[in-house]
Amino acid sequence: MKAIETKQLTKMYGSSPVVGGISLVVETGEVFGFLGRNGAGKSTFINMLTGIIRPTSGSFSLLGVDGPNERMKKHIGVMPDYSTLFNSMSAMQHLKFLSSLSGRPVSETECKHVLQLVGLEGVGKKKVSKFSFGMKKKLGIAQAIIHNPSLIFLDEPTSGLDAESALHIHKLIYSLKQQRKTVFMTSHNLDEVEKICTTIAIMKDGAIVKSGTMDELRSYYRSAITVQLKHGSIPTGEAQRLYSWLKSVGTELQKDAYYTTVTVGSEQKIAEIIRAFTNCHVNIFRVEVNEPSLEEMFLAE
Ligand SMILES: Nc1ncnc2c1ncn2[C@@H]1O[C@H](COP(=O)(O)OP(=O)(O)OP(=O)(O)O)[C@@H](O)[C@H]1O
Repeated sequence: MKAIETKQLTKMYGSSPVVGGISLVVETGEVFGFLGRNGAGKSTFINMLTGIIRPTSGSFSLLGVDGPNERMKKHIGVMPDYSTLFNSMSAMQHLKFLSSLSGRPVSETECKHVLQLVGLEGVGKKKVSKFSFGMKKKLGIAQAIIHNPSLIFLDEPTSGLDAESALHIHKLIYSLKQQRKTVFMTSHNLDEVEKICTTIAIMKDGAIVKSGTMDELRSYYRSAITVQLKHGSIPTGEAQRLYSWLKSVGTELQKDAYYTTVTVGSEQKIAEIIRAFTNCHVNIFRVEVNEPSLEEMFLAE
């Protein structure tokens, strides 16, 4: 089943589209990373799906049900803006209250379990007003999962968290995936996205400019593999022939006596390059291959 499907989903503020006709499918069980620079339109897109704002045009469905639909609330978890947490309540009271609003009230034991899952064990009785920023963030994640929803929206779940807490949340997201839940998350931390997301979309100026599984994106951008060889001296008679061949198979050739770097369009070329050096009786001491990281793919857009 499709967890999310949007068709030409659009939000206009005045005469300008902040989200300009996005059609997107997120399959069940994915950890979907929704990326984009500040102001790209990510929150606006999520806010339409979670019913916070109304689309100007277009349509969407969540878990196969056309939205917006109040009855879907109990199947969907949304991480709130931390400023909307109830400061006068304890973390436990907050979760119990919110779960009853979602239509799936939970017991104290379940609350304790979820607090432990997000790394807030032992502070259930503490008032939210006494929480640090990071603790509030974790409570927001707890709020999103407390009623055991099938589809969970997490807006920058780890920004502002220390490294250990962020790792804790990564493990939690991984376990949600193991339970076949769908996580739709935004993040500006591309290392994190590369590590935990199965599929990503890059949004720019209200439109999706690239989307696919991490493997699909890697192969799309694999047109820029950089190969660096550390090698012995090249016999004088061979150098010119070797370099002109390298120019014909790759780009951005850089050479000095013992290092040669070239950018190629496919993995097959790496073996061809090594063979060419060997055929010219050049010893190879090291081969370094660099594929573009998600950060480089992101910056290319
Ligand atoms: N209520 C509003 N009225 C007018 N313009 C708005 C409104 N809400 C958002 N915008 C504009 O829409 C654009 C997209 O904003 P949005 O918050 O969706 O971006 P974002 O990708 O989530 O950014 P960030 O990464 O900074 O959170 C921005 O230019 C913003 O100023």
